[in-house]
Amino acid sequence: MKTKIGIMGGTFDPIHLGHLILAEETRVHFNLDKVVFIPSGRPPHKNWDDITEPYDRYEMTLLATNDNPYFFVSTMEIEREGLTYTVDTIKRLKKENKDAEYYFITGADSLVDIYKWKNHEELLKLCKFVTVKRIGIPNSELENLIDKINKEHRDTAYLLTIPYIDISSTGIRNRVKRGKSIKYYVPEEVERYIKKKKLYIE
Ligand SMILES: Nc1ncnc2c1ncn2[C@@H]1O[C@H](COP(=O)(O)OP(=O)(O)OP(=O)(O)O)[C@@H](O)[C@H]1O
Ligand SMILES: O=C(O)c1ccc[n+]([C@@H]2O[C@H](COP(=O)([O-])O)[C@@H](O)[C@H]2O)c1
Repeated sequence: MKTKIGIMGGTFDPIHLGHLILAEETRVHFNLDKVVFIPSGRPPHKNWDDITEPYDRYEMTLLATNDNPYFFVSTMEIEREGLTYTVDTIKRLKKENKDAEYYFITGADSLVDIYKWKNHEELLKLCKFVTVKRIGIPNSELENLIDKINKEHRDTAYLLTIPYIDISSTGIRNRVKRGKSIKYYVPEEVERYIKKKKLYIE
């Protein structure tokens, strides 16, 4: 049987319970052998100046995933020169492990832009996409998109139903800025790290 590997890509600024629940639910549902969290280096679609240092995002991701034996964290993208594209990441992973099957895990807000991603046609052939609903993306838009992808690339996109978690990194950064508690939004170790490094205060 092929090894099945989940890839949880994200800015993780900071990582929060929404990411962790999404990754764990996907692992269990698809019986994945492991999930690799890949903090993005220089994402093409975000303003780099507004994003926390890669090392801090990586450290928080490590702290958050430490207690799950199926979760791993890769520095692959934060070590890469230039802009970081998912297609390059998946191609490299496939080179390292030719026989594995890759499941890229995303929220609907990421998947809706998939046709703007670098070499998306090639990417959609290289791995499967698992997505969940997120606020702001109408169900019909998401379902149509998944149908379209699956018409073009058979059995590539899956819509997973999980409890809806209205937590975002933006919301957490804003809460810290306003002096509000982020207890239970992020793992305790991540909360401590944010306090220690005085992140998101401005
Ligand atoms: N609460 C959530 N439920 C489901 N998916 C989520 C949730 N939060 C983030 N994701 C998904 O996880 C991936 C990585 O997200 P990212 O690191 O950008 O976090 P974010 O909370 O969306 O950040 P930001 O608010 O800064 O845009 C994306 O595919 C995103 O859609
Ligand atoms: O490869 C691309 O062109 C591309 C464009 C937008 C987003 N991505 C990836 O999608 C993942 C989620 O992005 P984000 O902004 O929600 O953190 C993350 O791994 C990004 O590198 C990738």
